[in-house]
Amino acid sequence: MRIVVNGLGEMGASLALAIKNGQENAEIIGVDLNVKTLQRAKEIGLADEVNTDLFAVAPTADVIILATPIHIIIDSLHKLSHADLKSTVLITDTGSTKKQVMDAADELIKNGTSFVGGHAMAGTAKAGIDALDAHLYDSAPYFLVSENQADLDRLRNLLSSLHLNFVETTAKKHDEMMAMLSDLPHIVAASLVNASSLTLANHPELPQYAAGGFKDTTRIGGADPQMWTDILQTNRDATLEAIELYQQQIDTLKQALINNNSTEIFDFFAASKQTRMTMEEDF
Ligand SMILES: NC(=O)C1=CN([C@@H]2O[C@H](COP(=O)(O)OP(=O)(O)OC[C@H]3O[C@@H](n4cnc5c(N)ncnc54)[C@H](O)[C@@H]3O)[C@@H](O)[C@H]2O)C=CC1
Ligand SMILES: O=C(O)C(=O)Cc1ccc(O)cc1
Repeated sequence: MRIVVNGLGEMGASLALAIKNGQENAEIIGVDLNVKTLQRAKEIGLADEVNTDLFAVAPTADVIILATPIHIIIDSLHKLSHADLKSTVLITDTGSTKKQVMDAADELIKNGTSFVGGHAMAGTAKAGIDALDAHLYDSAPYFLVSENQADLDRLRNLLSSLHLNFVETTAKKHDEMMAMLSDLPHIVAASLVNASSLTLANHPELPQYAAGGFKDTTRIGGADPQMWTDILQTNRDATLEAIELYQQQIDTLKQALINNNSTEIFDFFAASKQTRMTMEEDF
């Protein structure tokens, strides 16, 4: 089975390796713009073949996995709808947002090509092939978006050795949940880091004294700026709603503090404590 993976960064390379380890007949054709990445993929035996041009290898593919930044996934989907592909090819992606990706796949799907949107809730703040981890996807929630049950089953089957926790959903539901679960936390972490810069300038020793609170809350403040620009711009409406909800919380606490109202300050944290405790059962 010829599996073309476009984008051998953290998500694409890790997925390719996990599939290769789990499927004897998987032949990985690695595609990336970065020639050094392709050299590395050959060196470590991840890719059986490499190419810098997706459209040179797409016609021979049984499976195509699009694992580049989202705006490139969208562009590739438009171009693939005019490419000469095997009629049985299965195309999927790893993009963090799904509505714009599914819209871009519309023409391809209408032409009869199998496309299933995919997204794993796995990953780190690292990027590139050096962040490769064969176990990155182990037991992760994995969203699948398609209206075609046979296509969904084909992707589940391809990824069966990864022991993923599959969740079939719609692009809209997915993106609404991601705005709160992934986009807003990255905005909050980056805001906290940015807000600390003046204090950091006045007290350069500040980070030495950080306890868990600052470290835990800012961990994802080191995420890839280009990737997060891409994610937020392809999930604008839901992310703006999430920011609005967050701003309301900040305003509530700010007003309670201006009023020096102990009950309101207490209630703010008590509500959070209660909700966080119920969430912990599902973490
Ligand atoms: N890093 C994370 O935590 C997660 C990322 N994702 C999604 O997965 C996708 C990939 O993310 P990462 O692997 O983290 O990014 P990455 O930056 O580690 O890898 C992206 C790779 O795509 C290559 N690339 C860029 N433009 C290209 C083009 N035009 N043609 C071919 N290759 C190209 C880059 O050279 C790089 O090797 C993104 O769409 C992201 O939203 C999904 C879940 C988690
Ligand atoms: O490191 C974390 O906590 C993350 O949130 C990683 C992550 C980043 C992007 C995704 O689309 C999914 C997961």
